[in-house]
Amino acid sequence: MQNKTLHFTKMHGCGNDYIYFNCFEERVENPEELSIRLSDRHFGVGGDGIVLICPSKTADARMRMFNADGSEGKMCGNATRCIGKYLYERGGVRKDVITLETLSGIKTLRLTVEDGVVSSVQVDMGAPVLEPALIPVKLPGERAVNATALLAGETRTFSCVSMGNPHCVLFTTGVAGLDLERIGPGYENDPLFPERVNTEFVEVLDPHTLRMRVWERGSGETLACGTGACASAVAAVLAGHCPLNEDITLKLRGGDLVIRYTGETVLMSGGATFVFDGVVQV
Ligand SMILES: N[C@@H](CCC[C@H](N)C(=O)O)C(=O)O
Repeated sequence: MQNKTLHFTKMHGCGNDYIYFNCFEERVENPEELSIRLSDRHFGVGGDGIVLICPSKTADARMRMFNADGSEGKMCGNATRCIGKYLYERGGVRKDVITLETLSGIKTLRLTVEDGVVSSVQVDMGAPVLEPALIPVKLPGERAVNATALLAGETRTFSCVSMGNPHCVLFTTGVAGLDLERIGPGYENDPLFPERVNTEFVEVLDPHTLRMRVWERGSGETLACGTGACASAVAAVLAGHCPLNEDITLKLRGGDLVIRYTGETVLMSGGATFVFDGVVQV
């Protein structure tokens, strides 16, 4: 402990909760260690990780996000929407189109504002990356869509998509009953994925509705994952389960997201919520 205090804001997007620091005003040192300590739901603030909202030379702000195990994620869909709300309502960025620099490029956020309150945010998440070497996944070919390989101890069929971070999508039934605490680590740490992986278990309810649960790299099961919802929608379109360029509702444990894969880019729409503000000693 350095005997210094930091102000934070807890926010969530569909129950995917992070501890946000306004780095226009606060200086956060050693975010990896801080994320491990504060994410702890018994001895810390409690959350899926921490997010830093930083100044940017090329956009309205820059995001850095850290998982609960201290690893840095290159992209976080739910955090982008929360940052849009934070910047508009508290950061003095009174624009309904906001740009956000991330480790996977600049994202454009379109805000729906009612009486000064941001009710939803649509994020242009960019094009999905399907080339195995770039995801990265150790599989041959130009794409790993409906690939069959040994994964988590069994031969399985799955699709791999990067939305700036790596995802492995499996279509299955009975998603609500899966024991992710038991099976999740086997996917996350499978040697097919040199940088580990986020894994989505997806049930097709109808051509416009998917139920999804996620085991996140570095944080375990979370109630929602924005990039995971995008990766699942892309995989569903490519597998012929859902139509191209139409809204698909992703039913997550913490709420719904609406995803549209246009064929070029992926649009993600959903809410963002303030939970509480606090001060921590570091
Ligand atoms: N919950 C996030 C993704 C967070 C990062 C991920 N665990 C990774 O390490 O890639 C989202 O909403 O996208």
